[in-house]
Amino acid sequence: MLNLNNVTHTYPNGTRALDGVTMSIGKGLFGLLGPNGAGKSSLMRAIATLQTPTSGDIRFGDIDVLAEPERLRAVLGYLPQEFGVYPRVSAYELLDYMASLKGIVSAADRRGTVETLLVQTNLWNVRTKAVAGFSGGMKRRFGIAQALIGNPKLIIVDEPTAGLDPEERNRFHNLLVEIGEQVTILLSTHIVDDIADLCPRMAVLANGRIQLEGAPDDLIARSRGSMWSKTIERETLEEVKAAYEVVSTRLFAGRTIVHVLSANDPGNGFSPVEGGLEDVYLTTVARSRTAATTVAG
Ligand SMILES: Nc1ncnc2c1ncn2[C@@H]1O[C@H](COP(=O)(O)OP(=O)(O)OP(=O)(O)O)[C@@H](O)[C@H]1O
Repeated sequence: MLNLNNVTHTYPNGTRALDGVTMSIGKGLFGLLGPNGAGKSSLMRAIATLQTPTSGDIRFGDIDVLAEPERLRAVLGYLPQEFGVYPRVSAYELLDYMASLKGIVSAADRRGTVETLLVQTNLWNVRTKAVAGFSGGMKRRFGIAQALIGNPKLIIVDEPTAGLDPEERNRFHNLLVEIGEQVTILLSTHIVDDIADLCPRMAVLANGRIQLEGAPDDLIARSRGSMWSKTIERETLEEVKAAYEVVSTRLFAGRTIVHVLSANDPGNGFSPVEGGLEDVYLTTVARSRTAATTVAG
């Protein structure tokens, strides 16, 4: 179990990126969803021991993460957003090198680890090719392979599917689900579908705070009865926005469908709709913005 208690991080320029984050994360895939600048990377870096929060407490099982970072690193796999430049060596050689950095000293053990990971991430057939020449999806899978060296118990994955085509994204998702059966995986993203497809539990982070936490289905159910939909002409969108709390707008066959939030039937041609996770997310983010403005004002 990963436990965060009142984790706060203020950067030297005064930006409060994390503001009293408290949550518990068990085994399986946990999704952390939030808009740009919400504090996701700051939180990931704090848990991965790359940055010490200003205050608060982080524990993983019996490990006090802030006091014993090296114990956490021994059981951590981290896949950052960007790896930077890959050297022009083969996937096999690079993984072998990373395994030796992780402390697997016996060549036979390393061979076993590297070969298993290359097969698991479906990179066996390209193991002699340079990682620098891999496609985006192959690089992401290589990233997971390196994050899995040494059987980590906690895996942190930052924005994993950005830029992947649907087939690669699907392949990557299946890989995460397979791994997630045995370990804790914390997945940070601003792509709602990634969470909806993968994560039995999730939280929404905005303005450095956890705004919402639970199972995606429960969060959707909680919004039941308050979401209304109508198909409108594009030209009337501004009017609708002025009159209602518009959560989302999307185009369908050239017309605009709006979803609005209202505790009572707004009438006027609106019909009740089961909001999806995207609606729940957008509502939460919009409300956190309003709250932040109110506080600031
Ligand atoms: N090194 C830093 N110094 C000062 N401010 C920072 C620093 N890193 C991040 N911030 C600020 O802290 C806030 C949270 O940033 P963070 O990168 O954690 O958000 P994020 O949710 O990961 O965003 P994104 O999805 O864009 O990566 C933002 O306002 C950001 O500008």
